[in-house]
Amino acid sequence: MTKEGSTEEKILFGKYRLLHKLGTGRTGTVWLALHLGLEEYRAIKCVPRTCADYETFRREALILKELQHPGIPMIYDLEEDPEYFYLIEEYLQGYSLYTLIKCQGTLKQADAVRYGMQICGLVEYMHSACKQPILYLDLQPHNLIICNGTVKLIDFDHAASCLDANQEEQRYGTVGCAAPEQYTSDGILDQRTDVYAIGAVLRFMLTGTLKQGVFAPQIVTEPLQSIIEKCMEPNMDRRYESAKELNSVLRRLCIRELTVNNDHRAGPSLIINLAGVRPGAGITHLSLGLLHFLTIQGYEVLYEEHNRSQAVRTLARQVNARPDRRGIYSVNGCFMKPWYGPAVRLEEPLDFSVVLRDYGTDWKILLEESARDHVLVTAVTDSAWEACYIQRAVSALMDQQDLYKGKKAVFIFRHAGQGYSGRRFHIRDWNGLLKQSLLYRSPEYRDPFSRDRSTQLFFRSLWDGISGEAGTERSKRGWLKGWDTAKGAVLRAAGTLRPDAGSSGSSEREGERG
Ligand SMILES: Nc1ncnc2c1ncn2[C@@H]1O[C@H](COP(=O)(O)OP(=O)(O)OP(=O)(O)O)[C@@H](O)[C@H]1O
Repeated sequence: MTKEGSTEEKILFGKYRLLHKLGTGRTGTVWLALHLGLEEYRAIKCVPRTCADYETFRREALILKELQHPGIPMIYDLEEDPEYFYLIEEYLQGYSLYTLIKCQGTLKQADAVRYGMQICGLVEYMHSACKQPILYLDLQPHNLIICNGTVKLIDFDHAASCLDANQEEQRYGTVGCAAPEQYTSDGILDQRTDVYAIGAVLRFMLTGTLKQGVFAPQIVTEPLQSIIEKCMEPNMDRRYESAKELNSVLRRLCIRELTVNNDHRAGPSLIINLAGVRPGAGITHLSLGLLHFLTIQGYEVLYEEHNRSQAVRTLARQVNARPDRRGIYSVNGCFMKPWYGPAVRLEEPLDFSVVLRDYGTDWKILLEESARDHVLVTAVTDSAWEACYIQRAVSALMDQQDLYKGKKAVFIFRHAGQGYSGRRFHIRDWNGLLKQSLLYRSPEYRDPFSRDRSTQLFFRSLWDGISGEAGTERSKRGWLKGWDTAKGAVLRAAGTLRPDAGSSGSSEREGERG
């Protein structure tokens, strides 16, 4: 093993080049290593033989072997030499939740709840993946890694099946996160022990400390405060029964917070109406991408086909999916309702918080039906010669000023910055529209169900804009990035140099407000 601070190159087992130290824990040091043959990164945990016996060390590897989840690192191998044991696992590129909060400050309630739901999902998986629930028992901010906005879990050296955990003589945990029953040798440990720690992590995201104390009401609303207090009840019978139950409670809170309508009708909190400026502009592809993104973020979201493309049935056929009694298909874990036509009467699904309505290119119907709803998204074509389609879409919106007023409109451009140069056309009152719109540039993605980084970043930024979090630093950066490229292209295309189309100066100012 490389000695502390040594810069000497070290190759382990003839195939892993140690690059740098990722971190040091109570038992060992974790290195970033390059697998020389595969040219892939690995995280290698090196535990001195003096700190653990082989069986204890192997237990972490065996638990990781059982757990196969995108939020949990894959285990590749176990090795040993005279001084150390080595655990070779998937490298998770990101920052620990601890570092994130210490460097960037505490999170807004909506972000903390979203991460909280992801953490519940991970813990819920551990509790249900094997015959016996696997208890994690050391959930704390250092053990949660944020990779592109997704939470991942590391360090399974205290994880154990419920049976084994209760038989252990010694108990571990992190002060501030460990439940009271972990401090005694005879207290019963079960799923609720991890629920306690989720409460502590939620508190940490909002306050930046693991110390218990009174929440400032301007930071945390009363319902979330009660949820955290219930997680951290000293008497485990008063806590949530499981991470699953806690997850649903957080989801319900999230829906309530998302509600932008003040009329309390049953049904979704947010309806997003989508239309493309021409057939083939990619609105269905975009809608399915947004559906998938929101689904993996833990939202209860439904895609409704309000056009005759038959896209849902085509997708469903590919995976042999069958509709439920409400006519809804589940494809890749995403819920979709195909177009049934006006004659078919099906039970209204009321359990979705977000509904994405894909109107194809039917602007007339969209504007008629969407009078009460708030977000209009349009996919915009990418070639300069098709600019007339954009004009038509914009005119349709501007003609419906009354309906459109107060709603959020989002325009998404594909390839913006490449296709428009040199062409000019006139869009009536383009600047008026811009005042109420968000503009995004979409990356190219072939598969709407892909999890690749740029696609996920794009949908995160889009969702932040739609759900009203466009003021946060992170989404502002994402939005401006898209805007910078789209802005020039759109304004060039809209012929902003013409006096009757508004000055580029005023449009620039709109852009800067982002
Ligand atoms: N798979 C991984 N990918 C990226 N970084 C990792 C990975 N595993 C561990 N790390 C980094 O190494 C640090 C120490 O790892 P880990 O917590 O597993 O060690 P430990 O000795 O078991 O710690 P503990 O004292 O919490 O038991 C982590 O805080 C993290 O920064």
